[in-house]
Amino acid sequence: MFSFRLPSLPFNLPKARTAGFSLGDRTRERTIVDLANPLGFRLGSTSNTASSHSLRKNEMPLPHSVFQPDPSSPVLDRVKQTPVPELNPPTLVVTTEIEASKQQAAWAAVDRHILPHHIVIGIGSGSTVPYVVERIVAQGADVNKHRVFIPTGFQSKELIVAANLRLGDVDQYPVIDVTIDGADEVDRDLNAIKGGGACHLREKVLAEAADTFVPTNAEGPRSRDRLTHSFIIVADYRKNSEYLGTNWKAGVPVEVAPFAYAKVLQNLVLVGSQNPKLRMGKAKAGPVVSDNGNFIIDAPFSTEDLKDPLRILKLIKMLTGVVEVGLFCHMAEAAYFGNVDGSLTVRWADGRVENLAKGAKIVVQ
Ligand SMILES: O=C[C@H](O)[C@H](O)[C@H](O)COP(=O)(O)O
Repeated sequence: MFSFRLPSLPFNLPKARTAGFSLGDRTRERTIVDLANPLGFRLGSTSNTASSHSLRKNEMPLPHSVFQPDPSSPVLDRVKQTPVPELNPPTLVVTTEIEASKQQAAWAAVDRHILPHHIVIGIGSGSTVPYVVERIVAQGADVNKHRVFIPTGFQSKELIVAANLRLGDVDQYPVIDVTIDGADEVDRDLNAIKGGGACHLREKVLAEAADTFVPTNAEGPRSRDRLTHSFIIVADYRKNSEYLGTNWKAGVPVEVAPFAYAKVLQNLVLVGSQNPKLRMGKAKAGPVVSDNGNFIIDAPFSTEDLKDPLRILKLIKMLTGVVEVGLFCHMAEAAYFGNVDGSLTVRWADGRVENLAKGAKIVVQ
């Protein structure tokens, strides 16, 4: 077990309706805005500048509009003068060998793949990812203040915010330098099953967005430098399999439009799934609902079928009502697996397998 404590907010929040964060440096301030109170915030529209006016009580903002602080507002001055203490970075206590192996994998992947010239970083989901964030924070505020971090879901968003890193979204940054993410199982060709935590739609978008330039000289990226795909998987040794479906028996996670789930269940059987099931909530009556408002089906396939995961991916993806499939085929550049003895196994997309002894120096490739 490890403990990860979110720092408590230094505010008495009941009256606050929304909080605006100015993120990204050590002098950041938090602005608390009570929308029930006319604070002199103006409604700004990106498409219609004529719509700028004071926001009155109960007045709804126009679609596609953004709030812009009125610099002349005395209230804004007052809240700006309230300094906000730094949030503490996550403190992780590793108490089991499995957690230690996750930490090893995450730290090595960060050391190798998140380099000073990388600015836009994708942060995945799952139990190994807190160690990724932990290691990124350890790179220091100086390098991180220039970066923006893109989450794959609620969990990673919380991690980014708690670590005092700048949050962005993939619609702002559709090209990401490096994405590091967990996995449920990875095969010898680096195909992965993902979505055990129902995050695979966003995870796949971030994996696909992850392209980076490899500098050919010490000065940093130039246009002639090599563009490489930089989606990196981190996990413990239990996820490292010859074929998918060896250890992960829950099936392929499939995100579906809620109204279509019953039809998709039927059609999954037609394409070879054995007893697909709608994923039900724990401590919740009803199905799991993803961060995108969709349902999740877990669709088991035989190990034989999963020897060709791309074929299964294509079959499932063609079913009407399917939003995304938790099979990531030929997307990862490398997968880092922490082993129980403290060593690391690194599998690369080109077929190389590296075995690094416990304590071995991690060298940037
Ligand atoms: O939807 C969740 C993600 O795909 C996770 O990366 C995956 O389930 C692995 O999670 P964990 O490390 O908690 O086993």
